[in-house]
Amino acid sequence: MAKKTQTSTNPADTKDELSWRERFAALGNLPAFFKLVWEVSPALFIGNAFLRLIRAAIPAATLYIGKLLIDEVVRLSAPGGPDDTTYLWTLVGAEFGLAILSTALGRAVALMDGLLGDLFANRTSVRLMEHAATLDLEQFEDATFYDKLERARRQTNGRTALLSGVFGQVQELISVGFLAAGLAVYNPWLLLLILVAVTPSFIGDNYFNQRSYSLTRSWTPERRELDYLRFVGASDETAKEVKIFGLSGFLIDRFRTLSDEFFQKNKALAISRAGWGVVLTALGTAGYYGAYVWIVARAVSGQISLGDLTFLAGSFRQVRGSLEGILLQFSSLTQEAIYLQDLFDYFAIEPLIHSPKTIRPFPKPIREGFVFDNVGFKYTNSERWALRNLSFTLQAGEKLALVGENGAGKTTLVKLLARLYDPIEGRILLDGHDLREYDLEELRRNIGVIFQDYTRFKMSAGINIAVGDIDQRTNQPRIETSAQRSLADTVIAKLSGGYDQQLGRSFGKGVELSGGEWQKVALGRAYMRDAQLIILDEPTAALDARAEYEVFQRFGQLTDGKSSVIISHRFSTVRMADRILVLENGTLLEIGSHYELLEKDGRYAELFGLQARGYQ
Ligand SMILES: Nc1ncnc2c1ncn2[C@@H]1O[C@H](COP(=O)(O)OP(=O)(O)OP(=O)(O)O)[C@@H](O)[C@H]1O
Repeated sequence: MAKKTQTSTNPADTKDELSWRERFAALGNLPAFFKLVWEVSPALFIGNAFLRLIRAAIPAATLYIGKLLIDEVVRLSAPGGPDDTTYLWTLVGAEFGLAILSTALGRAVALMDGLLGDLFANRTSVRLMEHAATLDLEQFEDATFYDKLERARRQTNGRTALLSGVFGQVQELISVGFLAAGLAVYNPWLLLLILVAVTPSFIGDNYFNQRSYSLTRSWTPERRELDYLRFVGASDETAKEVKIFGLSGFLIDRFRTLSDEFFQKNKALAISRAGWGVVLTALGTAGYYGAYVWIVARAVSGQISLGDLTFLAGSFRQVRGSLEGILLQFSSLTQEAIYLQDLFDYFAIEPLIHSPKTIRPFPKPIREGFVFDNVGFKYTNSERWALRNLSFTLQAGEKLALVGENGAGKTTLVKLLARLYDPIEGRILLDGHDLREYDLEELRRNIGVIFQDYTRFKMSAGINIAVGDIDQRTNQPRIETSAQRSLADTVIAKLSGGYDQQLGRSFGKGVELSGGEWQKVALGRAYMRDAQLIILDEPTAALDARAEYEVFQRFGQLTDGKSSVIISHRFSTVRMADRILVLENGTLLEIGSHYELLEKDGRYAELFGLQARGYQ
């Protein structure tokens, strides 16, 4: 099996400090982002852009009308000036109209941003789930994958801010363009002065944004741990043990320590940011007042009108504010764009286990069975071989039991059969052909596995059985027959809501089942699908003696003609199998029928003897 290739194109994965070049490069993610947003709703996208464009012209227009208004007031109020005030009131009306328009456009834009943001969050969550469904189990077991997933998840909700941020940025730029054009008409040097005035705070903000990005990013694993601690500290799944073992103090302490540490680091950064902010903004303000003095002096000397004075002072103030905003936004924008990389990185993760391009028809029925040919496997995060040099045949129609001490590799073997992983060494053949030649979904459809750590879905009892073949979830007779076979029918008969009864206490009127009751329900899943190979991984560990006996009586009859693999530590169960495979440290120690292995007097006989003595 090839090594996992969770390569990251995100520069921040390898270092915490990013250069300007990398920040600009991150802006390259924006087109792909806008494409995603466009796909969510072209109408909202266009509407939003259009309204923002109109809104961008309003500040300059308002200031200019203000200038005309003041000049007109001066003209009318001059001794011997004209009496006709029509033009004056027209200007007042125009300014009022612009004010109303600006507010209305602001609301409309905010509404569109909100709608677009919500839609985007929903669609992206769906895509995240769809993509997760394609990935390998191994990828889910990797902590760096989880960090990536976590960051990608955060992207789905936080992106509304990015959306309005970028749109707002463009709007502001156009606004500034109008205002700057006005200023340039009077004196182009004013523009230069503005740039000088805003530069210090831009550099400062950029620096601190960078630091805060690095901090947030380097704390992703801890933030995940905080979420986990919050969950463990307050969830129905853990409440029992948290209480019995008195864990809440321990959990809260751990949470407090971690969150305090993060708070302290964040606080130090925030304080230094605020302090520098005051100094750098003061520099900018000094620049502003320098220009103000110049404008006022020109007005006093009569070189510009009173209207010009207000227009210039207003434009200057606005351009400075807007530019500051744009530059500030720019650095957070590059930061957001870098975060976006996480989303794209996540979507770029490819599963390694998939169907081949040309698919071999799945044998129906299986004739020769499964052959393990010198199979070896180790988990990515482990140095140890979980299985090594494993060769045996699971014949068609055979009932095979897997026996071995904890960690011997039994579950791993089953996972390889279902192609949750692929072998690193050797191969597994089905009717003479590598498992990798068959369609993955079809293979899994033909194999029914109930794992020891099966999932207790917080859904109805019926669905908890139907997950064995979810397409059949409305096939009530099938669900009920499966329930009868796994003895779940007696459990469900006691539930007031029957098959519709919500299980687990997370939602509504959910009821909790006992461990054995849950196991009977989960076992029902194995009978839902018409699988050719049924695998039960310690299926009866929680069942009482009578239930276990009955389950295996039925299992024997119902899997007649089918292949089955049973993993169990109970030899009363194991001995019913046609053959027993004894694993030790990932290698095959013995294989044979119960009597053959007893006769051999090896490890199986020893373990069997140990358990039998316990009952004497
Ligand atoms: N996801 C995993 N990542 C890394 N190592 C794993 C993983 N799952 C199992 N292992 C390791 O692989 C070895 C075999 O595990 P496996 O679950 O197959 O044992 P088992 O025989 O089914 O044990 P048990 O009887 O306790 O269920 C063990 O050493 C275990 O620690």
